[in-house]
Order: sequence, then structure tokens, then C-alpha cells
Amino acid sequence: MIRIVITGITGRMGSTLLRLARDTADLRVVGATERPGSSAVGLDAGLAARLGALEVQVVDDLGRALDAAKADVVIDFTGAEVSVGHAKACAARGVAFVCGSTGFSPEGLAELAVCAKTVPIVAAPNMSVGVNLVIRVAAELARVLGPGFDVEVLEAHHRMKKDAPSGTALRLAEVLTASLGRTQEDLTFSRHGQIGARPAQEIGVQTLRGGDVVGEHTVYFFGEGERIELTHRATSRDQFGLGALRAARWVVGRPPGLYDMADVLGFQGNS
Ligand SMILES: NC(=O)C1=CN([C@@H]2O[C@H](COP(=O)(O)OP(=O)(O)OC[C@H]3O[C@@H](n4cnc5c(N)ncnc54)[C@H](OP(=O)(O)O)[C@@H]3O)[C@@H](O)[C@H]2O)C=CC1
Ligand SMILES: O=C(O)C1=N[C@H](C(=O)O)C[C@H](O)C1
Repeated sequence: MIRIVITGITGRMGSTLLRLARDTADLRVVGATERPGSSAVGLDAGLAARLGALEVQVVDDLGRALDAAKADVVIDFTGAEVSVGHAKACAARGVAFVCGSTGFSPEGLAELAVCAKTVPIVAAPNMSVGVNLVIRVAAELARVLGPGFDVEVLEAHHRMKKDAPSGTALRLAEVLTASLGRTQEDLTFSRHGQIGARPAQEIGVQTLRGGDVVGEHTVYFFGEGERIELTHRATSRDQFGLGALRAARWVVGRPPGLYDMADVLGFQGNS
């Protein structure tokens, strides 16, 4: 039995994870947290997430949750800044960490890497198996198609999403850049006004926000007389949640290190 703590239990992903994990025979939810000051603190986690009672109380501090319950792994989808603090709490207690948050600063990522010297951490901007395959295929398409195709990434998400571009779009941009031998300098995040002809080296990354869109990513390869569009559309958050539970099973008992979903899925690497 793998004992898990879920942070941000009333969030879109936190509540999805609780619903998926509570019906899974090899997993047991032993702790749940929410933001200090949240009305969910002190409530039963199942009721706070609008599910049935769980008999696990929501607390406002991950360290306290881990000290109270012998956990194997924490699953965290709260947001980059909060996740760094949660990684430190796990590192201090020898607990594995699965992190789905996006929007990390370079400093935040560096802090995650320091924690990963002490405990195993899986961090990935998208835990869906399908998206991770799309990332692999996009890298391969760019490598084979080469410089004759103009590459653009478009992402769309719900109106509540805080970070832009999405972590997945940034990961796509990273692997496309590597495949094409380009640099961060070649990425362009918006266009407006008299911008002139498109530089051949450019890789565009564009963002749409609105409504309840769960998550959509398209990579366009625009050629002469043809174009390829590689699209992933998430219509439910369950695939992110199932991927995170898969990562949790995989990471428990691993040596310390910073792992990606590509490791969990047994890929050689996503680029
Ligand atoms: N890797 C992947 O596959 C996916 C990644 N994501 C990423 O996951 C993150 C969360 O997304 P989403 O679930 O939509 O966001 P939500 O805002 O719905 O959920 C985040 C939850 O964390 C809570 N929270 C904030 N601070 C703390 C804290 N200190 N301790 C405990 N809980 C806290 C929030 O509370 P409050 O609202 O009160 O602030 C909220 O309930 C984002 O970065 C998103 O991009 C999302 C989907 C898939
Ligand atoms: O915030 C979201 O909702 C999502 N965020 C992730 C990202 O930033 O890539 C993944 C998913 O598309 C949903």
C-alpha cells in the first residue's frame, strides 16, 4: 500500500487526484493540505473536495501533515512557488515528491534540483501519457523535417490559469529548439505591429485563454505546399491525475534524483 499526501486538496487537480486515488486499491490518502486561511482547513478532506467523507483532516502546513502521517509520497499541484516549499518539506523528511505545478522561475527549478539530491522527485509540466508522446513525436518531426518548415506552438487553457505560456508549451518549445539546433533567443512569445517577415530561425509560442478549456496544444510545421499539425486536446483532468498516480507508484523507493514523466514512462528522454 502506498501512502500519499495530496496538497491543494480543493483545487481542480487536488480534488481530481483525491477522487481517483480513493478508489484505487494500492493507494491510501493519509494526508491533505490547503492554503493557510482556506475555509477547507480543519474539514474532512473528502467533504472539502465535494466527495464522500475520508476521515482525513485538511491541514494548512505540509510539514505538519507529514509529521502526523507516515507518508511515502506527496503529490503536489498547487503552483510553482508553493511547490518549492513543499519540495523542501519532503526533502527534510525523506518523502518522495511528485510535482505537477508549472510556471517555475529558473531559481525555483534550481531549488527543486537541490531537494532532488535528498529525495526522488518527479516533476513534469504535463502528466498525461498522450501529451508526453506528443512531445516525443514533435521532437522527431522537427528533427526530420529540418529548417525548411516554420514551427509554431499554440496552447489554449481555461480562464483561471495563472501562468503563460503553459508549462507544456514551454517544454514543447524546449524540445523543438533542441531538435532544430536553435536557442532560447529564437523563441517569440507574441507578435504585434510592423514585425516584418518571419525570421527563418524563429519558433513562435502563442497563448489563448478562455472558458473551461482543460488544455490544448498544437505544434504547427508550416512548409511550402503542405503543413503538419500535431494536436493534443485534454477533455478531462483525469489523464493528468492518472499520470500523477503512475508517477507516485514509480517514484517510491527510487534513489534521489530529479525525474520527468519520460523516465516514468520508460522513454529515453523527451527530446
Ligand atoms: N502537470 C500536469 O499534468 C498539470 C499541471 N497543472 C498545474 O498544476 C497547478 C495547479 O493547477 P489547478 O489544479 O488548475 O489550480 P487550482 O488553483 O485549482 O489548485 C491549486 C490549489 O492549491 C491551493 N494552494 C495554494 N497555496 C497552497 C498552500 N500553501 N498549501 C496548500 N494548498 C495551497 C489553492 O488554494 P487557493 O485557491 O485558496 O489559493 C488551490 O486549492 C498549476 O501550476 C497548473 O499549471 C494543472 C493540470 C495538469
Ligand atoms: O493549468 C492547467 O490547467 C494545465 N496546466 C499544465 C501546463 O501548464 O502545461 C498542463 C495542462 O495542460 C493543464
